[in-house]
Amino acid sequence: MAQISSNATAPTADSLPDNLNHLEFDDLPAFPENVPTAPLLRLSLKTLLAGDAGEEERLWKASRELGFFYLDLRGAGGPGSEDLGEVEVKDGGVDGDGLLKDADMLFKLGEQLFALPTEEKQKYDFKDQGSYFGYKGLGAGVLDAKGTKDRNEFYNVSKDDILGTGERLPAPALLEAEDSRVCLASYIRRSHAIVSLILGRLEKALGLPACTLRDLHRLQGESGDQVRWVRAPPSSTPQSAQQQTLGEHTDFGSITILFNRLGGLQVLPPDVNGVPQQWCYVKPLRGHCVVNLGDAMVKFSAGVLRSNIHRVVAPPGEQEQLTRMSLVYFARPEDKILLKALEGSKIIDQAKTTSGEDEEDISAKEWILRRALGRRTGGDWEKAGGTEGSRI
Ligand SMILES: O=C(O)CCC(=O)C(=O)O
Ligand SMILES: [Fe+2]
Repeated sequence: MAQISSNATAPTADSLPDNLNHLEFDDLPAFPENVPTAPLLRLSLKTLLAGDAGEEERLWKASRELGFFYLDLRGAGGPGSEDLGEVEVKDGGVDGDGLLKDADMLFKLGEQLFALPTEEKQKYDFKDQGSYFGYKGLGAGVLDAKGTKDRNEFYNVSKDDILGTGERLPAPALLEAEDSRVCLASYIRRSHAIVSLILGRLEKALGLPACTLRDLHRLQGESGDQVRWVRAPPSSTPQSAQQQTLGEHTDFGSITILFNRLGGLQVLPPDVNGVPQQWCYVKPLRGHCVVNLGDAMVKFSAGVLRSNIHRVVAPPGEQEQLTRMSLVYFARPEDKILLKALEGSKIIDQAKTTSGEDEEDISAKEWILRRALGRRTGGDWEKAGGTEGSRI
């Protein structure tokens, strides 16, 4: 593929606003029409998998300008489709419909998990052992520098634990069950395959030697990759309805694959001609995941790629009274990788020269620990910032 130009204009037909009502979740109250929605490009995994140059250009645009996009998973890859992938870039294991099925099963498992008694869930909070895996209770994280408590619960499951390549952490019997581990393993493999596909396309667009990014994110490599369930109960008072449930942040790692059903996720689009924009909802779409880039991609690319600020508020409109749950796969660089601008790309070299910023010597593991634990109650907020700079 020819080098993608940095000022490419992508077609707009598939970006919001668009009539996407056919992609709503029929079993849920409708996402309201009268709230601002974020202009995420809607990319197709099937088209990316086929090596389509136009779709790669849209991926490049989305990854630079907003750092967030929808990915339509339907009909992409799956058993018997290995031949579809571009020869130059191996896309083994991509199965969009399989991933959608895994996500459905994990939504059900998440509901059962959070229904466990609080004392039981609390046993798996490993913060005091210096780990970001396991449970985080309601209000155990902070939203801002003042220490305002969050309004959600998390459960984080380690990739290396599930794939048997790392420490096996204590977990509730529900997650220890063979069926649960098999489903988690499948979800992890399929999410990781999509992450690799995206990294492959981005390394090409950046002009990096083939596999540069993918080799920093090997499935079997020791890393902070995790599956996360996020659950937020409906707000009990009009006052709490105004509060965020998850504070403004950029993601710590490389690529995040997110499944949402109810609204509530918001992104802050970049300033337009120096004019700040308003927070916009990301409308959940059936058959799609939301993909966003994290801080590691900003560091590897010397700021060419974007890790955008986002937050979670109460679901909008008629969805407000429902419990909101989301399912996330966070792909992060392998633990020992230093988060520095990569060598071998003219685009990155040029960005490094222009920015002239000093790079901190920090590994992926240290970065993620500092960021994750710094956002827990009693953590060091100031030191736990990401690549958002003055954007918060
Ligand atoms: O729940 C969501 O929609 C987003 C969650 C999120 O941003 C995160 O866990 O980092
Ligand atoms: Fe996030």
